[in-house]
Amino acid sequence: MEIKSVGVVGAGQMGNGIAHVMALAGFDVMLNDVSGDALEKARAIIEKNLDRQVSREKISAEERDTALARIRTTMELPDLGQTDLVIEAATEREEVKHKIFEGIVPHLKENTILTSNTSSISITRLASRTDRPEKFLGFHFMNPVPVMSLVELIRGIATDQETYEACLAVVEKLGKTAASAEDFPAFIVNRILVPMINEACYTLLEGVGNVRSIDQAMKLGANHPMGPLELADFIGLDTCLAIMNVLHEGLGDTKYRPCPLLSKYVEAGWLGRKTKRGFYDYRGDEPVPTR
Ligand SMILES: CC(=O)CC(=O)SCCNC(=O)CCNC(=O)[C@H](O)C(C)(C)COP(=O)(O)OP(=O)(O)OC[C@H]1O[C@@H](n2cnc3c(N)ncnc32)[C@H](O)[C@@H]1OP(=O)(O)O
Ligand SMILES: NC(=O)C1=CN([C@@H]2O[C@H](COP(=O)(O)OP(=O)(O)OC[C@H]3O[C@@H](n4cnc5c(N)ncnc54)[C@H](OP(=O)(O)O)[C@@H]3O)[C@@H](O)[C@H]2O)C=CC1
Repeated sequence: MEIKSVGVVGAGQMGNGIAHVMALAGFDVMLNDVSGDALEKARAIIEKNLDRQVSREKISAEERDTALARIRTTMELPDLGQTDLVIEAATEREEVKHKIFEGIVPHLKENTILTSNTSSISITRLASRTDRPEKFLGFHFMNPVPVMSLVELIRGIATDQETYEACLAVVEKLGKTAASAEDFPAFIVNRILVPMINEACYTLLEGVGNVRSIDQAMKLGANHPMGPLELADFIGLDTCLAIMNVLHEGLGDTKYRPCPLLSKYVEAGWLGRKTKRGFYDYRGDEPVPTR
């Protein structure tokens, strides 16, 4: 089955990035969110990121305009029903995702493939609550989507080969590389990456280092492009905490217990860059550490 159109649910940082790369690769995109404000913001961010690609001569002005024209936005979930592939990229909360799938299933074409960009939640469990577990896959992009070349593809227990291959062809059309992961909590990248971020939070909590020294140590000492706390702010502290909870509950090992300091930041609504405050305060000209 050839995929020509894509529905994206959730217009946050991942949803706007997914819409961006899909449109640039020639897919017609229908982008959905519960908030009209989020949709407007997403379009502005996509435009800015495409402009940046034009100014760096990665794409032409004509390619930018064509891509923008391919993206339509809607607050009505049923409007995504006629697309060939749906990618759910809403908040990392299982009930939210189940509700979205329940809402969209009655409106889907028979052979539409349903996928989730979840960072950690069981694909098998999400699929089991839809009418098409065999046509359901984990389609996990990395942030920032226009820059990162990996997509994890996660088969649920019932996912069929045709669905996997159709999605693999989409990843190739995007010019990205797919890594196949088994359906266990947080898959490959986040199983390794997010416990490291959680450990950086404990390192901060225990006073082994402060925000700046921890980030600098990992950037200069391990050649990471971003320090772990800077990266946590970039991902979103709510998302990091949600991933740790899925690992802790799903694997039942105390080594995955979320750091209380991470929970405290989330409880404060200090979610990182998206709320302008997390381990750094982004409200001024330069990010300032909050500890
Ligand atoms: C949580 C999950 O489920 C899974 C995840 O995604 S985990 C997170 C995975 N991501 C990472 O680990 C990212 C780590 N950080 C990095 O790789 C780098 O810091 C970075 C690529 C984000 C920025 O790199 P940098 O060298 O500091 O910045 P900069 O030189 O300005 O940008 C590099 C390129 O990225 C682009 N870019 C940077 N941020 C961008 C954004 N938010 N959106 C789009 N493009 C962006 C720039 O335009 C530039 O493009 P060109 O090379 O084409 O000119
Ligand atoms: N951040 C990251 O680095 C990565 C995240 N992911 C995964 O991608 C998904 C999205 O994350 P991210 O973009 O960072 O999160 P954001 O918080 O930036 O965006 C989530 C968006 O989904 C919207 N939303 C919430 N409920 C619904 C709904 N019922 N229908 C439609 N839209 C809804 C939110 O709206 P509102 O704000 O109004 O609630 C918000 O605009 C998560 O599953 C996350 O785990 C995957 C890879 C990397």
